[in-house]
Amino acid sequence: MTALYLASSSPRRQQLLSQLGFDFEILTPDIDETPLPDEAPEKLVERLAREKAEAGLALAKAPRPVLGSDTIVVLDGRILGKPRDRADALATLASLSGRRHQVMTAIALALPEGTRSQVITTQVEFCELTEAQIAAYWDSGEPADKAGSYGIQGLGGNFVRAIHGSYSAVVGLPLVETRELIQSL
Ligand SMILES: Cc1cn([C@H]2C[C@H](O)[C@@H](COP(=O)(O)OP(=O)(O)OP(=O)(O)O)O2)c(=O)[nH]c1=O
Repeated sequence: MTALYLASSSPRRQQLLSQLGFDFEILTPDIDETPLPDEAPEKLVERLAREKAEAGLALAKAPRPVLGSDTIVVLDGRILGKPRDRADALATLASLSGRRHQVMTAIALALPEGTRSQVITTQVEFCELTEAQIAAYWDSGEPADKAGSYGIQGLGGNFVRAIHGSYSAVVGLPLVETRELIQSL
């Protein structure tokens, strides 16, 4: 029997939720991910995870909880989402070079009686990157659909000197906190 729904079109989130061993079905609600004026990063990422879960609940056929999630990269308090284009990705990666940033992933579980949510923040430190490395990385195709223009689970992992926090949260779904949230029902 399906235990829950996952409101996500991200193959990484689907793979991570499978890793937890839950039986789930996919819903793909479409929400507007534009930040509100002066919205703080923690507020944005949590609001979007909740909106994904609640939009999923409206689509769900069976009365099961719906999990939604959102990931952003934050550098000096500035939100770095998915790149708009090549120039945006190159600028983002140059700004991450040799620096420490935060990856914030929010998870939300929506039920008809209400939504529970949590934000998980992980510190990630990049090594220094050359322009040639950055350009070659863009050409790999990997940065295009990823917050902060990199994927730690792929070639982007070659740039990560250190990480403090949840690796799975950086990839898109924190395993421990997601399991705890689902089991708290
Ligand atoms: C930083 C980082 C992000 N990412 C990904 C995770 C997310 O899929 C993506 C951020 O975009 P999101 O908007 O969080 O998610 P999404 O659009 O991919 O999927 P959904 O349907 O659930 O809204 O960036 C990685 O895969 N690896 C990384 O190291």
